[in-house]
Amino acid sequence: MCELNAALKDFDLDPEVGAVVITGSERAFAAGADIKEMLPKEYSDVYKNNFLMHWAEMTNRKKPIIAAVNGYALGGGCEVAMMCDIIYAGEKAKFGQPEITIGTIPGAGGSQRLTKAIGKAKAMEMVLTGDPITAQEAEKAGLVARIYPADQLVDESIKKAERICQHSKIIVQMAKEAVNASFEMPLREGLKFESRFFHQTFATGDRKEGMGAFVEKRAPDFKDE
Ligand SMILES: CCCCCCC[C@H](O)CC(=O)SCCNC(=O)CCNC(=O)[C@H](O)C(C)(C)COP(=O)([O-])OP(=O)([O-])OC[C@H]1O[C@@H](n2cnc3c(N)ncnc32)[C@H](O)[C@@H]1OP(=O)([O-])[O-]
Repeated sequence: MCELNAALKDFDLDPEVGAVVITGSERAFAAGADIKEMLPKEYSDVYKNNFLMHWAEMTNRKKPIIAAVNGYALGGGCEVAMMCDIIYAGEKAKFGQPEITIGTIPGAGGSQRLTKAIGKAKAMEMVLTGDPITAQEAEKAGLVARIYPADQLVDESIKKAERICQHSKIIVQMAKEAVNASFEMPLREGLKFESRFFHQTFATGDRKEGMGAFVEKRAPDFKDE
């Protein structure tokens, strides 16, 4: 997670990068926190040292991050996928919060982001039983945006990322921040936040270029400013 966070930070600063796709292997996206590492730890260690809190660093990134999930996304693996902005799944992917089966509970958003993503009934069932759901169930519940054959998942996710990259980077970042604000704010505040961002797009050259290109029936040439 330290290496991933360092890479994501670099990509955020790299003007050549418009969006990021992260993936695992066909067998697993990630099986969660290392149970063998956690086994000997005491409360005082994990509390004093903010154990694993650095995982959430990736939610501070401005550029869109897509999770391409094949195989297992369990515990912290499911939570990392949910820290991303879009989840695409391979048809055999499995999403679960099995922490209850090892005597603990989700610690990186499994009880919070999951509930916001799929609602209380399904989130509660997953967190209390520890049983995973399939990619098809995850798509139906709204956790996953789209399902692809396992061997095409990464290529298709990159195509979606490239589609995002055709737009102005600065406007894409505003759009991401606006959607994410809906997770944090009551509706009235969220709408105010959105309208402020909408007005702010009028301070960019790319807004003028985008609308101008439409009117002149040509492709826009965004300058990311
Ligand atoms: C602010 C706080 C932030 C907190 C952040 C995170 C908190 C998070 O919510 C807590 C967790 O993630 S709790 C975790 C929640 N996650 C879970 O509970 C998932 C636990 N894992 C499983 O249920 C199964 O291993 C799978 C279904 C993934 C694969 O089944 P399969 O295909 O039959 O394969 P297999 O034979 O079973 O495994 C192969 C090898 O991998 C090993 N290994 C696997 N996962 C490991 C792990 N997490 N750890 C260590 N090792 C793990 C396994 O021991 C074995 O090693 P061996 O040396 O060869 O014996």
